[in-house]
Amino acid sequence: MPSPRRSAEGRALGIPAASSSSSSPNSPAHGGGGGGGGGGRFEFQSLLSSRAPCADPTCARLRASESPVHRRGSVPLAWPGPAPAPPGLAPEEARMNLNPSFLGIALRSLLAIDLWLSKKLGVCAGEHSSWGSVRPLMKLLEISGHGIPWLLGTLYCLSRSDSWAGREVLMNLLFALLLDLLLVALIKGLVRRRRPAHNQMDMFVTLSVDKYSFPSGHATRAALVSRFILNHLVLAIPLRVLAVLWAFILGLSRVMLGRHNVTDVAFGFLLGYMQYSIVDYCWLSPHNAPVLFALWSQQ
Ligand SMILES: CC(C)=CCC/C(C)=C/CC/C(C)=C/CC/C(C)=C/COP(=O)(O)O
Repeated sequence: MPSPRRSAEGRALGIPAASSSSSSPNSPAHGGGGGGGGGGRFEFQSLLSSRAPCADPTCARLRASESPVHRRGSVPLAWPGPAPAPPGLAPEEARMNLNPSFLGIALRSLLAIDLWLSKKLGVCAGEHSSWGSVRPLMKLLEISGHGIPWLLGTLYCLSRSDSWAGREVLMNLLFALLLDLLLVALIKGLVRRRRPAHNQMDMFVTLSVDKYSFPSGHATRAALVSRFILNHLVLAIPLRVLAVLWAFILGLSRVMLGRHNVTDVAFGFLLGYMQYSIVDYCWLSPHNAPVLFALWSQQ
């Protein structure tokens, strides 16, 4: 099977195609040899032939396999090996041409480790899993990081707050929680990574995008909220440690419950941490958002 990535790179670099007259219809250059033995040569040939009309069904099938739709996620794990630099291509260009494949292999290796580790850590994924008895506790932890309690709790505190300083902090927490929901939904909808196969979809109130797992919404919220709390609440050291521990254990529990892979949670922590920086940068106050505060004080 030809590597579509190589095709795209070849196109981007303007790599000349091999002459179609120099290869027989069954040679790898025509794809007739099958497998990955043709390496890069097939790619250059297929690019050239894509401009000519395609009469026979085999050729049409091969061309369909190069379409962007078919191409998605079909890059092979193992690169067939370095092909000689095409004529007219400087060695640096040829190296550029190869490097992304190493990156691809590195990413795929990371993904394989991620899947393996996530499966290993998913010890509470079901009642009959090795740590199945801890599952109810993990689900309690899940609710502690759910969007609804945090949103309702913030709205309630906002309605009860009688100081401007308190209202300002709570208003920004509300903004942070809504921003988090929006960004996580956006990324989940774009990336569309399925939850691990061993997950049971028995979560408390979810949005439609929550069938996807990247990034973990609980992990983003945990990082965002704990950073927010550490920066805006005056707390004794043990409570500060507890806030960080809660975030960490909540993230770990997502993998243990089988809801997420490790990378979903790791990226979630990073995103939540960065979201706090956005909130801090856009900090709402009676000076820069007087209408918002005036509206609230009329309630
Ligand atoms: C109350 C206000 C001001 C607005 C409501 C906004 C809104 C649409 C809230 C929905 C909250 C909700 C259902 C969040 C889903 C949380 C969840 C299950 C995330 C999935 O987490 P993950 O870690 O499994 O990715």
